[in-house]
Amino acid sequence: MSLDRKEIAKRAAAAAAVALVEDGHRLGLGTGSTAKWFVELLAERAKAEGLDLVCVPTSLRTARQAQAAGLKVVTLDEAGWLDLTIDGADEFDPDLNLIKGGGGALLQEKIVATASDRMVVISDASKQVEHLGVFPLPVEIATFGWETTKAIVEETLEDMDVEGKIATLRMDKDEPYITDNGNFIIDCHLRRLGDAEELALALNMIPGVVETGLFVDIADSVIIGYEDGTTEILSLDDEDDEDEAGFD
Ligand SMILES: O=C[C@H](O)[C@H](O)[C@H](O)COP(=O)(O)O
Repeated sequence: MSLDRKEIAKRAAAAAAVALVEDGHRLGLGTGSTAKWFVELLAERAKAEGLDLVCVPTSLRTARQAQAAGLKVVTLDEAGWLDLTIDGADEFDPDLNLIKGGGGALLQEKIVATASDRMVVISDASKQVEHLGVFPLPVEIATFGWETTKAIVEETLEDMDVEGKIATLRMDKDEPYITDNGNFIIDCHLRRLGDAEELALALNMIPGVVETGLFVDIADSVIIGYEDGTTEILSLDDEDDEDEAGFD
């Protein structure tokens, strides 16, 4: 198999995350192209070592992949509480705050990550930023009255210390994109979003807003994969830890 450089980086991060999994773990499985590598490599290891794992997917896509790969899939309510969630991100900052939802799975991702003892993000280096906000912030909203909700989101952004205030309805070809939860997504084009917690709280106060893609104080670590197959772990409580282990 010949991979392009970004896929090598994503795969390296995913492989390092698979090494964190222990027999008996209850795991949250993220969504997206990086999380897809994690599910694939996790299934290989679980099969090879006969690991007893219970997995809670964060989207229909991930559920289908995990089931097809032979992993035991249950709902979050069946699992109750999780040991570890591994997921990708669209951006992460030095405080390990995240923007997520580029793939539309932010609501289930946030619920699952919050119901976990530990959330580890896997990412290539391009997602690392000094200030969140270059990636458009996804906000999941109810379909009922969505134009009104979008207008209130824009008004709220006007009142906040952010740059750029345009919200656009996410489309899937000619139709609005519908999430796994039956909602719409608006993408807020901000450039710089100021205080992440303050913005998340303000947006969550709007009645039609279901959830935002801002993950504040949720991630414990980020594993960055590089294009040479090495990885680096960033944690808030540890010194940075360089890992030279590549993969074949
Ligand atoms: O809704 C999608 C998720 O938040 C993804 O984790 C995020 O978009 C990153 O995806 P990818 O690994 O494909 O860049």
